[in-house]
Amino acid sequence: MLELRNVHGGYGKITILNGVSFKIPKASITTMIGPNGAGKSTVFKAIFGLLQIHSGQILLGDQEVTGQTPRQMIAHGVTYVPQGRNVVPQLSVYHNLELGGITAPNQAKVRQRIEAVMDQFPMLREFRNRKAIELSGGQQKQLEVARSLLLDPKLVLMDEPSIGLSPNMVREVFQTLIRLRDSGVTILMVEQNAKAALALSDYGLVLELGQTRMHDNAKKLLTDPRVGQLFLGGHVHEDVAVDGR
Ligand SMILES: Nc1ncnc2c1ncn2[C@@H]1O[C@H](COP(=O)(O)OP(=O)(O)OP(=O)(O)O)[C@@H](O)[C@H]1O
Repeated sequence: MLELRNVHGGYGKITILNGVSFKIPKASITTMIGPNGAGKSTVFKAIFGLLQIHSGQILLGDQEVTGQTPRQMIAHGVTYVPQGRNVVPQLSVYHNLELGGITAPNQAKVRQRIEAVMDQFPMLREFRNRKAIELSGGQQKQLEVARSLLLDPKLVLMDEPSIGLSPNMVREVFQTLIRLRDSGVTILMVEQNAKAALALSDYGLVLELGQTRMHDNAKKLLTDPRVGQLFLGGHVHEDVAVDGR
């Protein structure tokens, strides 16, 4: 579904990604972990067309999409849910959902998708006329996730979906991701809540100093002592490039 081949890139003259390579299959959840500043969010920006790629390739299926614009990526079925709160606080839940489909040529279809998405998230139907700011943090995150589904994406890039949420809300957001994966969507996420995220993921990626250092089954990474070492501030010295399911 998504492949990065030795991607190098950065902001202006600053290089942040120094060789990122991985391949993730359709209908899977992959969690990307690594120390602060490793370049995890930058990987998302590279995929979504928000970063200058110096070399390497990004492929969606068989199609090369390196350097395409966010609009083109959306047209390919990719959505990006950035870190933080990204709902429009004074607009209603319904209006926020409509914004997710604003680029679609067929607005009648968008309205149908809103109904379908509200079926998936009954809370949103219940609060459809409330201002987004009146929702709890977890509900706002669910609204964002729901909005990202308006264009029926194939690949969702999700940066820290659980940040600032209570444990119950984290569970709800994670359940949502599992449901999405089970409906055929491919998810790549970054999570500080690494253990819980790896536990629900199919694959895990470790990024360090802008390079992929490990890529393996999520369960294997969870029990790998080097991953523990990394979270304690150590460094991974060996590359592991096993890709299985
Ligand atoms: N717009 C920008 N311009 C210049 N440098 C940037 C920009 N955004 C991020 N960086 C730098 O890129 C590096 C990687 O940042 P990035 O946000 O990708 O890391 P991260 O692994 O997601 O970190 P965290 O876990 O702290 O969110 C950092 O050194 C950061 O300062």
